[in-house]
Amino acid sequence: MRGISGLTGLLDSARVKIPSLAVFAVVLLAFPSIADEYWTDVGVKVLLYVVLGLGINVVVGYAGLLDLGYSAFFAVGGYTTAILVGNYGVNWWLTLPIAMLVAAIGGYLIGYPTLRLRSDYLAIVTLGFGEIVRVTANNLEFTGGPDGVILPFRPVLFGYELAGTQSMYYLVLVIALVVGLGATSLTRSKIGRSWESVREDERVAEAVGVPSIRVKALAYVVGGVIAGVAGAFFATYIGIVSPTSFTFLTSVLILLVVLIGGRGSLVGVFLGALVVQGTPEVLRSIGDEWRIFLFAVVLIVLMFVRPLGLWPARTRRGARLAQSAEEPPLPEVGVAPGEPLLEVRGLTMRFGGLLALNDVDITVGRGEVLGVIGPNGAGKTTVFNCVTGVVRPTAGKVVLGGESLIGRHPHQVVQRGMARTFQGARLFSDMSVVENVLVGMTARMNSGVLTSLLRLPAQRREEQRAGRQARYWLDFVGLSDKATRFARELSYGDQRRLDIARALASNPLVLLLDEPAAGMNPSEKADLMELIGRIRDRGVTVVLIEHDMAFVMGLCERVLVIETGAKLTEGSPYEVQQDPRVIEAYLGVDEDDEGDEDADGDLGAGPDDTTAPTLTKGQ
Ligand SMILES: Nc1ncnc2c1ncn2[C@@H]1O[C@H](COP(=O)(O)OP(=O)(O)OP(=O)(O)O)[C@@H](O)[C@H]1O
Repeated sequence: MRGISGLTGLLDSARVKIPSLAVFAVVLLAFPSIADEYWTDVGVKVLLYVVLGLGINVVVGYAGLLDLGYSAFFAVGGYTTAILVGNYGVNWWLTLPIAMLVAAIGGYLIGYPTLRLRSDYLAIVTLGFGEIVRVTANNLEFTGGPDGVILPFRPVLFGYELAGTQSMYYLVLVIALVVGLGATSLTRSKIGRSWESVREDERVAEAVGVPSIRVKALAYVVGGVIAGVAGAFFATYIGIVSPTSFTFLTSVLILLVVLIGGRGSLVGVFLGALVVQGTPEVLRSIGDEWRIFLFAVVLIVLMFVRPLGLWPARTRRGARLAQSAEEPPLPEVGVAPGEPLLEVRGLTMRFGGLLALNDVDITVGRGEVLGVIGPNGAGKTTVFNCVTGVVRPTAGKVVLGGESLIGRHPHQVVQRGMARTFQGARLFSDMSVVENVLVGMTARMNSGVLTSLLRLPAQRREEQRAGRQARYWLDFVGLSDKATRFARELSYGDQRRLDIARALASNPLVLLLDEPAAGMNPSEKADLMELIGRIRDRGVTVVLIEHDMAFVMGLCERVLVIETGAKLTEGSPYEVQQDPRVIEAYLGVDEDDEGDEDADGDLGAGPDDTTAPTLTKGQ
């Protein structure tokens, strides 16, 4: 099976890719001339499953939303066309956009209320939705009950009725091509990256600027539209739609297209459809008793030997590193250097009975580097979470550049100029380094669905600019040479740098770093200090939580100490280190005893106390 991976890599090179695509195209075009009526009919069904596979690939493959009721959208498209043509005599071509629209609305209706659910609950809800649609169609009069709706005539194109298997084959081939191109355009744009980021880690995606709920709803809508198209063609081809065509088994078969073919891969979708629709036909000669059993065996064997699918998404993904870099200018803000840029007043956060923050005030001047220190569990990360909208504080104000951030979603906070990193880099590990950075730019990109789908010049220009800026940030943190690697392949130090580059990619006014040096060795820490210095020199205001006092001393002009949810003190690093309350807070002893208690004197007693000086050293 290693052969297939080798083949995948080989086919990625243009020298092999173009001729193989040409051969593939010729086979597809010539198929009805080579095959008889029966196999052409199988070809039509394979192509319909390619279309359905492309749709569910968006929902499950890219956005990572497990959908066990996808046949519902297929049914909605089929029934819409059948009812309009069969019951009202509407022109078939007119029914196509209506079927797409109705399926899109279905996608939105199922999607929006359920998008806050975790994937296992989501699977149950979608399964229920699939059954509701089928049972409803089975019981309503205007859907024809169990008998379904008959389409009395076929679509007519240039005076030619598309009734035969051959003409339908070519029609569905064109649709599969158009849907495939559309899906490719979307998945290679900001939208596709957003889907993938949500699949990788929804909370982090939201926190780096991706409007996660909207992005997920969009996946359902796009998936719905594609299934609607497939449904409309299916209804026309078969000439009748009835509930038996849209069972749970249909949803499972469509899902298998992606699971067998490979998640997030277009070639995989084609191969998956070929296996799912083609294998039972190939096995027909052995008789019905064994056919389905053997089909199941084939599927199990395939899943066993190729758990990621026959043709999983390419190993070196999408965006290449741009040739040149472009430095983005710092966003405009009506705050002069040194003046308060971020103001936090009376910040209070209660988690049930726990008072995690109690009336905390913080002022950060523009261009400043502020250190936030405090013992474990003091509430430092909770400050970041409240300020960035990850949690809504119980009380208090957060104002950035004169604008209140309270009640804003994390992605809206990013849009307004505040970015953050996480304790322990939380990257999109199955995306490439450059794609991680590009996701960080989502909040500053304007292209919508239609411009991305049609790849309009404005969208292409924006993508190119984003690519150049991504290169700038990768150069900035020293990761350009690793741009096309998967994020998970990076060393720990590089992952932290990438986390910072992704945050910087939103071009923030304020950057919040949560324990950036944790787990780093001394030389990595020195490099990181130099990097944060350069970030400050660019004019970005930095607030960092850190346990390592040497690190804080070397970087911060001011240090704020939090203890048990309240501000203990603030001042220069030197003042703070001398403060007996700080020493007591950390060590639980008097200042005089401090040397006996902690030989290396790292204030934080954090996970990384390897390099810090004593409390009074280093001034
Ligand atoms: N979502 C939450 N639900 C309940 N309690 C929480 C939540 N987030 C934080 N806490 C609690 O709030 C307190 C402050 O936690 P926080 O993570 O802010 O501390 P910290 O100062 O960042 O600590 P560390 O240095 O260990 O990261 C802790 O007692 C923690 O258990």
